[in-house]
Amino acid sequence: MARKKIIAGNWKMNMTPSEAVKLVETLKPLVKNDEVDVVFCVPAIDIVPVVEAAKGTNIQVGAENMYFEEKGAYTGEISPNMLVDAGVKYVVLGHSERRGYFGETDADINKKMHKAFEHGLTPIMCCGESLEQREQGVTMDFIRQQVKIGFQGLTADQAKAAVIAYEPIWAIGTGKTATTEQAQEVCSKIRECIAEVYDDATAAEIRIQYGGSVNSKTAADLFAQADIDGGLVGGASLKEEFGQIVNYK
Ligand SMILES: O=C(CO)COP(=O)(O)O
Repeated sequence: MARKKIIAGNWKMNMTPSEAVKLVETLKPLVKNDEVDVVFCVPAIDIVPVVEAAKGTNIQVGAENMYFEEKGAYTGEISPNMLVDAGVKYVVLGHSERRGYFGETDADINKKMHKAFEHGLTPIMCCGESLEQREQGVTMDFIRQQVKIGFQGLTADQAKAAVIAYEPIWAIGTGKTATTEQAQEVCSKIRECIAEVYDDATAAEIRIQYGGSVNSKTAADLFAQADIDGGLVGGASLKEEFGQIVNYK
C-alpha cells in the first residue's frame, strides 16, 4: 500500500493569533489537496484560533511541542490532553531547536512519544545531524541513536502510525537544502533502522519526511524519492508558497 504523503508546516515562533487567522484564510484555498495530509504545526497560543479558522477544510492542526505529564505544577508547559481538547491531531517532538536551545534529550522525547500515543496524537519525531557530525562521518550513528531511543518501548502499531522528520541541522533556515540524494539516503537508512528494531512491515508503513529549507522549487524532487513521504517546512510554510509545496506535482 502506498504511503500517503504528509506535508506539514512548522511555523516555529512566528504569527500572533490574529496574524495566524489571516494566514489560514490566505492559505485555505491554496493548500487544497486531498491526496496528501496537510498539517499546520503552530505556536500553542495560535492553536485555538487556527483550529477554528481551519474548520471545514483539509487542514489538520499540530502543536510544536508538549510536555509528558497530563497536569500539575509545570509552569509554562502544555499537556497532551490540552492539545487534544483543543482539536490538535499531530505534535512535533524533538525538533533540533528544542534539543539545542531547550536541552531536550532523547529520553525526554521518548516519554513524550509515549504520551502522545496514549492521548491519540500522532507524533512527528525530528532527528538529524549537525554539519560537524556529517563531516566526521557519524551522521547515521547519531540518527540511529535518536530513533532507537525516541521509539524505545513503542509497539509496532504505534511505530507504524508515527511520523519521522529527517532534518539535517545544517539545512534548517540556511537556504541550503540537502540534495535529493543526501535526503533519500538518510531517509532510506532511517527506514532500515525501523526494520531492524521492528520488522519490514512496520518500516514499509512509517512515514518519513524531509525538512530543511524545503521550497516550491525543491519539493517535487524531494517528495518523489522512494523513502521521502513529504516534508516538514519552516520558512516557506508562512507564505503563499506553501500552497505550491502542498501541490508539488
Ligand atoms: O526546521 C524546519 C522545519 O521543522 C525547517 O525549517 P526551514 O524550512 O525554514 O529550513
